[in-house]
Amino acid sequence: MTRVALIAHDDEKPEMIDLAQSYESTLSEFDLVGTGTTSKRIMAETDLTVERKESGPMGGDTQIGAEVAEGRMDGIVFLRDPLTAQPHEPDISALLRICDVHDVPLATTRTAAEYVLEGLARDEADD
Ligand SMILES: O=C(CO)COP(=O)(O)O
Repeated sequence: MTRVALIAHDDEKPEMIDLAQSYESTLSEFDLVGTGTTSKRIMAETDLTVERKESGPMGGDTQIGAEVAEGRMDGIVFLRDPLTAQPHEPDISALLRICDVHDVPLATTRTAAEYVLEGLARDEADD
């Protein structure tokens, strides 16, 4: 099953919820994982089930990065806040880097997220 991680910084959580609601039927075909608060919000505001990792500042990005390194992740939607410094910036950079290393598609904006989700859905349908 296609495994997808969903992550959003606080200012981007409304956009993530809107995305999850708009793409709920697509996302329901995926095995979903996410950072702590993002997962909790998505589960509260959709019927989706999301495996909850730690919150980002507590290591959630790192846990997801470990899955990328292990070859378990097919794609990531990471709606980052480009205007606010994050205390765990090194963890965020490490996640972006490990996705580059393993060629795992990672979308950081709404439009890119739609392309990635639609591409993953198409690949799953082809399999
Ligand atoms: O900080 C985050 C990603 O870097 C997101 O963490 P939360 O989903 O717990 O807010």
